[in-house]
Amino acid sequence: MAFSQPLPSHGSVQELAKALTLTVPHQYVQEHLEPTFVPNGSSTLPSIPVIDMNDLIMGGSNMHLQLKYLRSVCHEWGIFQLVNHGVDKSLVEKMKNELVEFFNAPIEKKLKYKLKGGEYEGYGQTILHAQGQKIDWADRFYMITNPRHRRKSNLLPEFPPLLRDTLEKYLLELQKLGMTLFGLIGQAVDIDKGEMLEIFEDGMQSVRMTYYPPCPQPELVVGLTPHSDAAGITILLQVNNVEGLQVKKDGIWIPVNFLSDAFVVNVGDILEILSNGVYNSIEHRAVVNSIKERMSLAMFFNPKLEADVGPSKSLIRNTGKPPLYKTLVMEQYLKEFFSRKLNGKTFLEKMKIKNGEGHET
Ligand SMILES: O=C(O)CCC(=O)C(=O)O
Ligand SMILES: [Fe+2]
Repeated sequence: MAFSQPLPSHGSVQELAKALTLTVPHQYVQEHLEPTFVPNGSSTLPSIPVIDMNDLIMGGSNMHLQLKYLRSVCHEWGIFQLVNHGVDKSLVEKMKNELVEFFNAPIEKKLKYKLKGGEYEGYGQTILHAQGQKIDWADRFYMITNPRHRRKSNLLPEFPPLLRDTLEKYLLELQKLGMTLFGLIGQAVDIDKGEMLEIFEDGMQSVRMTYYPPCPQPELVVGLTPHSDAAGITILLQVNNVEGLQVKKDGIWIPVNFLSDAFVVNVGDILEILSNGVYNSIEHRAVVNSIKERMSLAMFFNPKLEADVGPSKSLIRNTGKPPLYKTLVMEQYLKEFFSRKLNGKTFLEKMKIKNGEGHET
């Protein structure tokens, strides 16, 4: 059950930040923030891999090498910047502008979509699952966009027309891109194309739009708690050129510097499970700064709600390896994920088959 939020400012961090001068209220102060990696004379800042969609689509005689690279990136990093993704630049720009306008609108307009107790779709700050839980320095808007009949009638359908129209177009374009990526990602790990299609085509899709206000004490708060996404893949758009995303690689937190015109693609927990652990979901977080707000739009691509979330049947058959993760129906998987507080990769750990446990398939 989510606890109600005894906070001023309509439960909006954006409104709270406007009123603050020096110090952050204790509900937002994190107790155990891990430091960001700082390069020194003998070390440099590692940067996340770049994948060029043109190379993948026109792989030709090089295709096996391109797929091998994709596989190694999804295994070692679980995140990459995708360039030449083919999504119309003017549509992406429009999407960004509409989002900035949405978050800059007066609070009354956004409160139309306010999160209700016990629900996880709508506009608001961190959903609380425990007394004393810390609140992230951000406001979010999360909603399911596909299947269409699962859309909440008071959210996307009630958006201002320009935002709604742009978002609909953007969702369709990203859906195409998502399916192309799933095809390639499946192929690279020996999952039958038909199985990928069956699982993800017209699957459950959702978006999270986030607004991170500037913060007077940015080193005390976190914009988004460390987590891995409960998704197949996530396609992330940084909206206003302000950095803040960090990934945990080999135990250290490194910042992601978005390339202009690139999307950042994450491997989510469901793809880790589906690939039977060949791919690794990436733990990530967002930090904030004292000068400028940051905005992002994440789109999550998942299996159909009635599909099984478990190691791919064709992969198990093709490789002969035993399943390392349990299988759960997508709808149930989501319910369990959202009933918990975000906490690194702990939910994925629960899906692992431990020694002595039977294989649930
Ligand atoms: O704001 C970002 O860059 C990250 C967003 C994210 O990880 C999420 O919404 O799950
Ligand atoms: Fe995320």
